[in-house]
Amino acid sequence: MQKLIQRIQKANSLLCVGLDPVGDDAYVARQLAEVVDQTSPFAAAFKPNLAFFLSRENGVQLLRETVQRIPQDIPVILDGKFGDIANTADHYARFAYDVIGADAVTVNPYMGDDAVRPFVREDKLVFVLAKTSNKSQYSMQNMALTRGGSLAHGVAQVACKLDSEIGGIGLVVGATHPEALAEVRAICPEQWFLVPGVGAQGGDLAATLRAGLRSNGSGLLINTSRAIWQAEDAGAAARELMERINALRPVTA
Ligand SMILES: O=c1ccn([C@@H]2O[C@H](COP(=O)(O)O)[C@@H](O)[C@H]2O)c(=O)[nH]1
Repeated sequence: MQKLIQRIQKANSLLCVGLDPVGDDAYVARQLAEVVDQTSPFAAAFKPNLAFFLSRENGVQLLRETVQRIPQDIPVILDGKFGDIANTADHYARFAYDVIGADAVTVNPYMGDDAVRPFVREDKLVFVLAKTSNKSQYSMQNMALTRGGSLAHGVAQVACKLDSEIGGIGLVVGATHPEALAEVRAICPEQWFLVPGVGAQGGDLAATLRAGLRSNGSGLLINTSRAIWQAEDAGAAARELMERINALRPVTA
């Protein structure tokens, strides 16, 4: 958390650069290095998506090398959407933190808090999927709870409670439904949200920031992956998005 806050202040950025590498091996190795180097000045964090690495031979090695290339002061969120019983989750946590060197992970909380707790370490951050950006999420996440509210609201409540108990918990909330983002922000006023869905998925940046920013102009990490990977100039694309975000948020001291 400290590393994230320091980086956000240093770079004056809420941009999370997603790394979802596609292409042949030679291209991917070259492009990963270029995207990391060119976007680093504008990145509050990087988010490699595990699936895009595991689908390649030597993908774990490529992921390690990519993480090692990222400047030390920029947090790395390994987007693995992990979710299993505690003793298995413990092995996923060791993989993410000790093998790969990630600072944070994404976790699917469907199996309950024992799927989340093994990822909590003093210097790590766990982003729990609460309201995802994909179209069909509503069939699960809009389900009404008997005590009122939706499943997404329930997950947000559990995540905030867990954060107040053990710390280090943030939430994943998509940019594709800002009204739902505002609802989750009302439930979790202080937590960090990782927000995918701006760029290729068409999320409305201004509406997202209005709905999700804390009053101090922070609390969101806005992720974009394909829009940077596919850009002719990744650095320029990252800078442009960072500046658009900053133009839409209150200036902080
Ligand atoms: O709700 C979610 C959770 C995770 N993702 C991931 O974020 C990126 C988005 O990529 P774009 O190219 O910017 O659309 C990708 O890795 C997803 O798996 C998400 O989109 N929504």
